[in-house]
Amino acid sequence: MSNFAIETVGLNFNFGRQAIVKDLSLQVPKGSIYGFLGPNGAGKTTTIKILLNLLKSPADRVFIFGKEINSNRIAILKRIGSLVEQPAIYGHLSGKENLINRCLLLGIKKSKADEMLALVGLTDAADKKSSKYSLGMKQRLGIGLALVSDPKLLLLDEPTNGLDPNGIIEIRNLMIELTTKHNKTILVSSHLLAEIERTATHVGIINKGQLLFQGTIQELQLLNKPLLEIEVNNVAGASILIQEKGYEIVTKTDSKISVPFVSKTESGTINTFLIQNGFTVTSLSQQRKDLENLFLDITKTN
Ligand SMILES: Nc1ncnc2c1ncn2[C@@H]1O[C@H](COP(=O)(O)OP(=O)(O)OP(=O)(O)O)[C@@H](O)[C@H]1O
Repeated sequence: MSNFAIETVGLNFNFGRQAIVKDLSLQVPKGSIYGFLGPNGAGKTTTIKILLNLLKSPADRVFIFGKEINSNRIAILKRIGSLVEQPAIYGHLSGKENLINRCLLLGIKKSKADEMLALVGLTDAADKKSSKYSLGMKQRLGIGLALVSDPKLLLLDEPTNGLDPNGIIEIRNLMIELTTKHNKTILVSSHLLAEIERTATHVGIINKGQLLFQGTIQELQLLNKPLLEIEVNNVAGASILIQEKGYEIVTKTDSKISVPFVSKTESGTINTFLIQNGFTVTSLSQQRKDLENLFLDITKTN
């Protein structure tokens, strides 16, 4: 039995002559929230479409719950729910009617609609026309529709795109609930590192169709250590003192010095010795790297 909900082995995919996915070996553990992270155009949607067999990959390259996709298409697709691009919702129907419609199509009892409404937090809006739903509610209805057939694996392509902060939090909490309480595995794509860091248990980082990093969120955090950014009047002098005190300087600009962030107490110590030595510190803040800087680090490490 495979421990992976998804495994791809050296997957390649071209659109015409353009190589979009290059030697991609994903390993998505069962029960994980796998954050599939990469900038726009990296190949995330293309990969998700291959996983859904909407785009054809060479045989023997994609395994879902241990089974090769091309030779077990129907059985495998029954185990996958997905939200790619816009959810397929009938705006003139209520959320509940949309769900009942899906139940009828799949030959599932209608009471499942109420269960799904409760699961995605739409019970109170069950009878409202779905065209009147907010974007976040539409996304949650889309996820509810994807879950009607009780799939064990959910593929979500940038589900928080365009949502307001509340909508983002609701999707985040829903993903956590689905994996912790309902035994689902979720692959969720995003171009935002901070978003993935909040929910994912595992991460795959893709750029130009290539996997740059794959591991647990803890392994990613080891790579993506926070920095303490110090804004100070005399960067040259302060840098010498900071180094004499045994700190590594990661980056330096005309007005700011960055050192690895250790703790608030440690930040206070640095602040105190700079002031005691006559420097003016105008700000001290903890910073995280963005995706671009993380790419640079990963490339250097490799
Ligand atoms: N049907 C298509 N025909 C030709 N090229 C395509 C097609 N669909 C996507 N591409 C190209 O494939 C590359 C990867 O696109 P893809 O949509 O998979 O990226 P992505 O990581 O999901 O980015 P985004 O977040 O912008 O959707 C892009 O260069 C895109 O222009």
